[in-house]
Amino acid sequence: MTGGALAELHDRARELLDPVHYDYFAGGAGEETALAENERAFQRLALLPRVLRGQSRPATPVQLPGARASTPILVAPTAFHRLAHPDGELATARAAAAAGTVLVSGMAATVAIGEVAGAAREVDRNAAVWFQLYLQPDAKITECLVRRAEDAGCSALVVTVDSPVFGRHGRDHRHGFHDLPPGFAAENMRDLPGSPGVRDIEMCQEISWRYVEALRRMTGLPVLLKGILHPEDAKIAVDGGMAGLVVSNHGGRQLDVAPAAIDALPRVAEAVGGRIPVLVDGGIRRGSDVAIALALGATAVGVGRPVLWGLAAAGEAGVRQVLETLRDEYEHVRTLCGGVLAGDQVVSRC
Ligand SMILES: Cc1cc2nc3c(=O)[nH]c(=O)nc-3n(C[C@H](O)[C@H](O)[C@H](O)COP(=O)(O)O)c2cc1C
Ligand SMILES: CCCCC(=O)C(=O)O
Repeated sequence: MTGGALAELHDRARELLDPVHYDYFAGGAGEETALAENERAFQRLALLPRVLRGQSRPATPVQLPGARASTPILVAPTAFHRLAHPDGELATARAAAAAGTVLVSGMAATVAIGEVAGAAREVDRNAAVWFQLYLQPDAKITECLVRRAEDAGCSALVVTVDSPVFGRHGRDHRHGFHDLPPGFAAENMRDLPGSPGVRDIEMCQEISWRYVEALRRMTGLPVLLKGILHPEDAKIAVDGGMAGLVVSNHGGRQLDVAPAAIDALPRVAEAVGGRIPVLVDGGIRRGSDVAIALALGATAVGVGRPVLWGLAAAGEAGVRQVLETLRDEYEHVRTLCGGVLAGDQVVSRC
């Protein structure tokens, strides 16, 4: 993480975390080009403020599938929060609910989705939690996970589609970090049909639009696709009835030669043409990044690693600090821009 008001939290997290776990959270695929580009791309962009508009518009809630968020800054799904803090996803859920935003809870969470959503609702009974899903080759397993998310009261499913195989993470490879340490498990994968104990999450190259269609028939929940970069895929998704998209290169953890997410956003937003919400994640580190993303057509953004740093540094309070800092900075930038954020305000610095 570079610069910004959250840098201290990152440094604190780095001091506290087991270096192997720090590298799992911080690292990316291949030469970590996409990882670095996600942040660098924001540095190449600037915003032209509009002036003399005489408006002091308070931030309005953001309407999303199955959720009304008080801020356009969501918690992106990341795995294994208990490696960052003993309270794990429970702390993240409480902080997201307190911030009035959506937690996208990972299928690879170290706390089961029912407990995660319950923790969010203890803070705010209307808190929205979405469930991130890797479609499994065995439809019975996918269906069971969907029912768990429905029973937990999740209001949308976010299907990650950028992972036909696991990304190759050099840092994990060098550390020999391939499994969770004893005492930790991907709790959503426990006691699934035909698998006593905890089943592995499978990435599968055969997953296709047919599987997405089958999922839509399986559930009444809105389905968003995460990991869209190509505008043609965005069009197929809209035509296929998806409720939203997340433009993302998985935080630089999958295809290393992928562009920065923010650079892919404008073409996807154009292809979608406002028909469904388009979210973006990757490299959001300051409020101005949020503002640029919204100006380029995003409805909202997701934040991955900064949330993990907040969690590792100070548990629930640390995650709250991350979300509140980003929100405060974003609202300040938006005000300085005259209360509007549109594509014609975004210019290149070089
Ligand atoms: C440690 C870690 C674990 C992640 N786990 C998942 C996951 O289980 N499912 C998923 O869809 N995305 C996962 N992601 C990707 C995030 O949802 C998101 O796309 C990315 O972190 C955004 O970039 P940022 O970290 O720069 O904010 C993970 C990212 C990190 C850093
Ligand atoms: C099965 C765990 C997947 C976690 C993930 O998506 C990541 O580390 O990027």
